Amino acid sequence: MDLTNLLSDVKKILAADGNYENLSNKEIYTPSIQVDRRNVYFILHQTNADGIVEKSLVVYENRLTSGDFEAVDSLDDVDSTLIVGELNEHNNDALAKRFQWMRPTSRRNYKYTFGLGDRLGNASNAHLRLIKGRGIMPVLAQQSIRELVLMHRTNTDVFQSASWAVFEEGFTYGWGADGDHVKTPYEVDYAVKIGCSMITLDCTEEINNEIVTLDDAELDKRFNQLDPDQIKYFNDTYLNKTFDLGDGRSVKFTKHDVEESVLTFYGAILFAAGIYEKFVVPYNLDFEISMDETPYQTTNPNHYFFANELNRRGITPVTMAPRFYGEFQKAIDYIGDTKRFEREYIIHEAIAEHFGYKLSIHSGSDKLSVYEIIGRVSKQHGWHVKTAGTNWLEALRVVAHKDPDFMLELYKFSYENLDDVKAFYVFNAQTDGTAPKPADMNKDNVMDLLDNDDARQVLHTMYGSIMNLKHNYHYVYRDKLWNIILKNQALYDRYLNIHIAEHLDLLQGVVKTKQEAQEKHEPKTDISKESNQELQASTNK
Ligand SMILES: O=C(O)[C@@H](O)[C@H](O)[C@H](O)C(=O)CO
Repeated sequence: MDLTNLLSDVKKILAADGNYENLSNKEIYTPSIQVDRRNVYFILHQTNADGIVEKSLVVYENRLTSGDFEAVDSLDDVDSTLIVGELNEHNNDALAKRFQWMRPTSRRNYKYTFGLGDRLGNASNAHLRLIKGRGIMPVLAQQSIRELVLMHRTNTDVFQSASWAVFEEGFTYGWGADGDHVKTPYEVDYAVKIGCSMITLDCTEEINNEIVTLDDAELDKRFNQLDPDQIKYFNDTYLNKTFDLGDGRSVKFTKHDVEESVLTFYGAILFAAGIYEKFVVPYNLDFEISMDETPYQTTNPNHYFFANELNRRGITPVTMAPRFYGEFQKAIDYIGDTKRFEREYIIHEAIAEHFGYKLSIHSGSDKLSVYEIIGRVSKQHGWHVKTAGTNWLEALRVVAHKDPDFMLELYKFSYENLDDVKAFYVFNAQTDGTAPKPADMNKDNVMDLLDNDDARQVLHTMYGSIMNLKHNYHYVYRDKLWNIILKNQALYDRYLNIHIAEHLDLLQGVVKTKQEAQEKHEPKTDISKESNQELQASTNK
């Protein structure tokens, strides 16, 4: 790399006074340019012979401090040094000392926040270009322990890819890093120590899911085996009580509600209180509590009971994720009666407002049929919606366009090895037997795999098996898949944009129905044939 020319570019940036449109060196990624007094920082994009963009960090900084950075090459100039370095953890830490917004922050002061799990680690730039200016705080680093285990990734990988994207896009608005679906003190500690600003404490293992299956006689018998003072407290506090939530909304506790709520959730409440004391307070964490992955829905009394018992202990989470009525399954739209969903969601929202936190919508990808309800009902108080790894399916959409035979092979492998994930996920395609048969798929209908619900679920959950299958110590699919994605990053970015724009337009009330969102954003032509320039021009900035 010619550092003399690069030094000349730096001087032009210093003279440009923030207007970088006319820089002659088009390899400078202008959204990344930061100027601080006489110091200049930016990322260089260089496209190699394979059409893959290679990125370098460029720093021009006073020689007294430029030693913070790790250089691949450097050039001394008067009192400063020009450095070219890798986008690595060392240089990320050095930059973050200069730009605090490269480190995650709490969602507390943001009304609308959006979780954007990125399973491959190269989706955040597109997400940020879409979100910039929409008044939404993105939780860019959001990978569950399950995803880390299945994908063989670390929270550090996830955190670093998010932080570099924040710098590269010049996204100074604030972003989050979620230790997602952590279930033990070990997993919480892991998330905290790599710098996560929030944790999603998954209480599934602490919730007693057997209770909801008991008849009233057995439920009553179990409840009356509690300590006398516990029985007295719970009955005096909740039995036949109606709690006013304002605006004509309320929650009433029957005997069944009291006994079911206590026996199902009280252990989880004590567990959450323990994590709060040991980690949330000392590390000033943004606290989310989730119960969305239990097999049974969280009723309004269950939710109120959980929140009230936390409140009694002085605990107010930033968000809470009940398991709502209906099905929020991976990679497909909401399943259930949306009118009943709305009736119960209104009370869940009232409970959240009453206790001072926001609702969190888990497995929030693709639920286009209920986003208008969520956006409308939670508009005044705010929402947190968590997409769930569907960026992975948009990557496979690129694969299906660019190498149909490879996509057919990935689907056949996933279909035939679906048992790999039965310990990790519960979804219809495991049992309903209607997923397309690999033998019925071909180059002409391969794109259907990305639109058929069952095929989507098969592909969505088999990400780890696909990416880590080895034969004779070689990855069978990983390298080939990565090569396709990196060569077609602009197409991947475009599909990510389309996918998330549909979510946000419905949540923000820009459109009212799923059909309107799809009509507005779904391409009318096959965009996979467009040039990178055309794709970048149409990608929402
Ligand atoms: O597959 C996963 O584990 C994640 O997509 C997870 O479901 C997601 O991060 C989430 O919690 C939002 O629903």
